[in-house]
Amino acid sequence: MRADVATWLARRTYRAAQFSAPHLLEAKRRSGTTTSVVLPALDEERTVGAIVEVIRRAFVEDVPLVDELVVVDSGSSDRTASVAEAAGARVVHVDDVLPGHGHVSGKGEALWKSLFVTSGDVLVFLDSDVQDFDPCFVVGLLGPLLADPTVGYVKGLYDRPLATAEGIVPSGGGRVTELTARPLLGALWPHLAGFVQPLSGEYAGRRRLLERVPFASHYGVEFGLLVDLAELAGIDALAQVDLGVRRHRHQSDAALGRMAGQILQTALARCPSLQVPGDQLVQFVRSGGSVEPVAWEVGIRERPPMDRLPEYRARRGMPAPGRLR
Ligand SMILES: O=c1ccn([C@@H]2O[C@H](COP(=O)(O)OP(=O)(O)O)[C@@H](O)[C@H]2O)c(=O)[nH]1
Ligand SMILES: O=C(O)[C@@H](COP(=O)(O)O)O[C@H]1O[C@H](CO)[C@@H](O)[C@H](O)[C@H]1O
Repeated sequence: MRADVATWLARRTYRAAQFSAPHLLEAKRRSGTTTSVVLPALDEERTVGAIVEVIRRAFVEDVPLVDELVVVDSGSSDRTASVAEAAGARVVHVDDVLPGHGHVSGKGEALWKSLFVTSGDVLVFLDSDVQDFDPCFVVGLLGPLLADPTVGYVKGLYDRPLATAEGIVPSGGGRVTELTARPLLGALWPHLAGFVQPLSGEYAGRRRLLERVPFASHYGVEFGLLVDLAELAGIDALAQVDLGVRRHRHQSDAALGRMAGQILQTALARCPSLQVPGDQLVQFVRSGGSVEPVAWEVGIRERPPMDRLPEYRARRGMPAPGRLR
C-alpha cells in the first residue's frame, strides 16, 4: 500500500466508540454548529419509521445533537412519507424542491436537493433501508466533524453481511464497492484507496464544502462526492469512522450492474482526457428458449454546485455570484 494511503488510514480512521453524545453536545454548543440529518427514501416504508424514531428519541429529544431531521421522498409508491412523518421527520417530496430546475430521478437528486431544504452547518446522510439502525451511526459520523475543525467529510465503514436466499454471507455485501468502485479508485484515484467503504450510504460533511461540488445523479452520487471533495478540500480533510455492522435491503445483481454502470459513468466524467462514446448498458435475460437483450441508460446528470444557484444564495443570505458582500 502506498505510504501516503497508509499515513492517511492511520490518521483519519476513527471508531464510533471514541465519541459520546454528551461530549459531542458540548462540542456542538461550544462551536455553535448546527446539524441536519437527511434520509433519502424511495419505497422504504418498512424501515424508515424505525430509523426516524431512533434518531428523534435519542438525538432530538434526549441529547439534542440533531437540529433537523428530514426525509427526502423520491416519489415513493408506498407509505414511506406518512410513516416517516408519523415517526417525527419533516418529509419533502423531491419534485416539490426547486421545480424550476426540471426533474432528475435517482438518489443523487434527492441528496442535492436536500442541501436546499436544510439549514445545518453539518449534514448527515443516512440510507432509509438500514435494518436494526444503531444510533452510534449518528454519533460516529458527527464525532470527527464536531471534534476536529480540520475534518470536512466523514464516510461510514462497517462489516456488510449479505442476506441471500441460502443464508447470510458474512462479508458478502458491498458488491459494487468490491467489483467496481474499489478497482476504479485504485487505478485512477489511488490516494483514495484507504476508504474501506467508498460507497457507504452513511456519511456526513460540512455544508461549506458540500455546496461547492456537483452532485452526480442516481447511484453515482457517493463516488462523485468522494472524488470531488478530495479534490476540493484535500485528502486530509476527509475521514472515515468504523460504525460496526450494517444490514440493509439488497438489490439484485442485475440492478447492481446498472448501479455499477452509473458509477463508471461518474468516474469517466472525471477523466476529461477519456472519450466516452456510450452510456448504455445491455443486459440479457432468458426468455423461453432464447436470451433477450435489455438496454438500459446508465448515463448520469451532474447537478451543479448548489452555491451557484441564485435561489440558494438568496435563501442563505449569500451575495449574488461575482459580488462581494
Ligand atoms: O431514486 C432513489 C433511489 C434510492 N434512494 C434511497 O437511497 C438509499 C440507497 O438506495 P438503495 O438501498 O437502493 O441502494 P443500495 O443500498 O442497495 O446500494 C435508500 O435509502 C433508498 O431509499 C432514493 O432516495 N431515491
Ligand atoms: O456498496 C455497494 O456495493 C452497494 C450495494 O451493496 P450490497 O451489495 O447490496 O450490500 O451499496 C452502496 O452503493 C450505493 C451507490 O453508491 C449507495 O447509494 C448505497 O447507499 C450503498 O449501500
